[in-house]
This record gives sequence, C-alpha cells and structure tokens, in this order.
Amino acid sequence: MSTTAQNWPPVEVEPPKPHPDAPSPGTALEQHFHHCFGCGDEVESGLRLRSTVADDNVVVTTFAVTKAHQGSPGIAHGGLLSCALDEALGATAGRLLQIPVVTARLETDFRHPVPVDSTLYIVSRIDGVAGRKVYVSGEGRIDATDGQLAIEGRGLFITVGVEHFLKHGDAEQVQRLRERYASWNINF
Ligand SMILES: CCCCC/C=C\C/C=C\C/C=C\C/C=C/CCCC(=O)SCCNC(=O)CCNC(=O)[C@H](O)C(C)(C)COP(=O)(O)OP(=O)(O)OC[C@H]1O[C@@H](n2cnc3c(N)ncnc32)[C@H](O)[C@@H]1OP(=O)(O)O
Repeated sequence: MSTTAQNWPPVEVEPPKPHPDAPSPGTALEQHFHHCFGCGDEVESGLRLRSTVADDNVVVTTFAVTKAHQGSPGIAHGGLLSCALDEALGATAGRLLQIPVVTARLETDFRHPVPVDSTLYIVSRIDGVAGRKVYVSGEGRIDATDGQLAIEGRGLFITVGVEHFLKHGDAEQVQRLRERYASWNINF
C-alpha cells in the first residue's frame, strides 16, 4: 500500500450509491465512445480496453499488452498503464453511478513491470462521493485478478453536465452520444 493511499479519499466522503439502473454484475460494459483511445473499437492504435461489472460494485478492466505498447524492450509503457487506469476508473464511476464524469486528478504507483503479451487486470471501485467529486481507486495485476500486483492508482472524477462537452468538444459527436446514453439511462 502506498503512503498516498493512506490519505485516500482526502476529504470526508459519503459511501457511493450505485444507480438502480447501473449494469448488473456479469455485464460487459459497452464502449462509452467508439472513438475513445482507451476503449473504442474505431481507434486503430487504441488500447481496446474491456470492462465488466463484477460483484460488490467492482469493475474489472482488461488491457492486453502488445509490442505496440512498449516503453522499453518487452515492457509496457507507464503512460499507457496510467491511461488504462484512467479509463478503468472513469468507467467505474460513470457506469456504476450512471453519471457523466471527467478526470480531474489521477495518480499511479508502478509496482512491477508489465510484460508484453500479458494481460493487465484492473479491479476498480468507488471509494466515496463528496458532492460532484467521485473518488475511485484500482489495482492492476498481471494475467489474473489475483496475479502479481503491477499498478495501483487513485483518481478524482468530477460530475459534469452535457454542456461541458458541448462547450469544449465536438457538438455533433456529443449529440450522437446523447442518443446512446439515453438508452443507458444516463442523464447526459
Ligand atoms: C465523451 C466522454 C463522455 C463521458 C461520459 C461519462 C460517463 C458516461 C458513462 C460511462 C463512461 C465510461 C467511461 C468513461 C471513461 C472515461 C475515461 C477518460 C476520462 C477522461 O480522461 S476525461 C478527460 C480529461 N479530463 C479533463 O479534460 C478535465 C479537464 N478539467 C476540467 O474540465 C475542469 O477542471 C473540471 C470539470 C474537472 C472541474 O472544473 P469545474 O469548474 O467544473 O469545477 P471546480 O474547478 O470548481 O472543481 C470542482 C471541485 O473539484 C475540486 N478539484 C477540481 N480539480 C481538482 C484537482 N485536480 N485536484 C483536486 N481537487 C480538484 C475543486 O477544488 C472543487 O472542489 P470544491 O467543490 O470542494 O471546491
């Protein structure tokens, strides 16, 4: 356990209340955006992460590490591991609470190298909620959820409205996402 984790969450929080319409355990989460570098299937060089809801309000995200993800010979790049963590924690907050969130802060501890041709299993959970602030943490293990610990991380996600994406992003794509999210019952 890292020293920073001892102060986590850093503020007083309420326990998370998963949304009644949140996907149930065993559900494989759909990509939240087909052009997302983390999970999208339309990004040739994306990480193609896959997330599944597990028991006890936990989400398991897998990252199949290939040569395309190397930072040094045969070892995954740390920035991409952080990216995978960002996606995993964001999906956990967004889908268990069924709210649009963005990452405000992300912290990763790298505990063990992740080799090419392994699969990283990131197990994530919501640690607490304080108003718009959602605190999420996760740990990534090699080749199984009980494998060698490789990364640990924590993120602060902030609930935003659709206007955040309309103001800063591409309105046309946002509109298409709104249509998808309506069927997921996310207020977006
Ligand atoms: C197309 C995506 C659609 C997303 C839909 C989401 C969910 C839908 C369902 C499923 C989703 C599935 C997966 C989602 C996965 C996503 C993974 C990727 C996520 C990302 O990769 S997303 C891109 C990177 N991300 C950004 O692009 C954010 C840039 N940023 C900003 O846009 C603003 O910065 C913002 C909005 C964060 C806050 O701005 P703001 O004006 O609304 O609010 P404000 O500043 O007042 O902060 C409110 C309270 O948070 C505290 N606070 C803020 N920042 C802090 C920090 N860094 N450290 C400590 N505390 C902090 C303040 O201190 C205050 O605290 P207090 O209330 O106590 O005063």
